[in-house]
Amino acid sequence: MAVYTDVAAEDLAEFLKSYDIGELLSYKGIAEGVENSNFLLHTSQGAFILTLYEKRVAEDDLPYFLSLMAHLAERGVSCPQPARNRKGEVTSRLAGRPAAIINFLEGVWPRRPNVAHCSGVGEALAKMHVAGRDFPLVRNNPLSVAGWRPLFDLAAARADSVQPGLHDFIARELDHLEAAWPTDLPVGVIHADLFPDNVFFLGDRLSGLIDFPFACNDILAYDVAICLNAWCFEPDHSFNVTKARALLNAYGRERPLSAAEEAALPLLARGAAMRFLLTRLVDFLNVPEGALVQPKDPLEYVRKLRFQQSVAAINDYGITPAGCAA
Ligand SMILES: Nc1ncnc2c1ncn2[C@@H]1O[C@H](COP(=O)(O)OP(=O)(O)OP(=O)(O)O)[C@@H](O)[C@H]1O
Ligand SMILES: N[C@@H](CCO)C(=O)O
Repeated sequence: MAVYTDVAAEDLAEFLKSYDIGELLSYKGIAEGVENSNFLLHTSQGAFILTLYEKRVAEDDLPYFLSLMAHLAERGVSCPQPARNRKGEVTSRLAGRPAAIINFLEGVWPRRPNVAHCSGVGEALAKMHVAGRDFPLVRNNPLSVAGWRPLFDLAAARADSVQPGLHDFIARELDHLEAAWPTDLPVGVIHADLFPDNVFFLGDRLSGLIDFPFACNDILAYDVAICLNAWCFEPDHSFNVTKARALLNAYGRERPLSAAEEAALPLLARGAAMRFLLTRLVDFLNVPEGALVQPKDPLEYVRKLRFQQSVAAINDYGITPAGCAA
């Protein structure tokens, strides 16, 4: 997260009176992350996270992912739970923004994900997909293939200032993705942003998933592709096949990928790389003045996209196409 919108102590103390979570003892802005404004609160009843939802989150979508967190937790997927205010609502408004309070989840996210972490996230992702099967709400993904060109339009004129040739590189890839994007793969509830900083571990044991504001209904294997990009590259930008194999095998033990999903995975991984390349590029070119935020590097995702363009088949991710079970 980050802090785009600040909150005065008196306003926060007053706001907390509408909840039954104790009196405010202290609070601080969380600099990590890039999407929303987040604060760590300590009250007389414990630790909580206050989120003020910013640009990419529509207020109407808040019930979707706040209900989703409750739905998943009921089915054994560990994730934070929203606090209800005295009116029984999980969302309200603070400092002119939609706001929610969730409980603090123990654990730390892995700064250098290892093979065990990749296995853990593969298993958790599949369990989330299975647990989401009977989730009744629907939210289309605004950042799927139809949303990429509008994002590119926001950055196109200045793309080459970030890297010469970037404009044409993205334009060509977008043409390909729009023409080839699959429409017949299994869909369901996806997290859509399950990066290492959204997965907490205690040692090598996964303790929970956070950060659901991008959750939506989309191609399930696209979520797997997002994770391949986010978890299986090394700091020197090389792709780690051992990590990919661990992630895919662990996923497949809970929810085996079909042959069609496996065949589509390299294309989905190109799309996943494009999605994060574009949001990072737009953010990089438009840092709000005075915001406490460290924009993420768009070029990291150019490199990942180039790698995914070179992938011929799922064998390049370390598994055989017969299915994902080890
Ligand atoms: N429920 C929670 N329990 C403990 N810490 C949390 C919780 N939610 C958020 N945090 C802390 O806040 C940081 C940022 O949160 P989060 O990833 O949800 O923000 P964001 O702005 O939506 O970020 P991004 O989308 O860039 O990952 C986390 O890395 C973690 O340190
Ligand atoms: N996880 C995203 C930021 C939040 O959308 C990224 O690393 O670009």
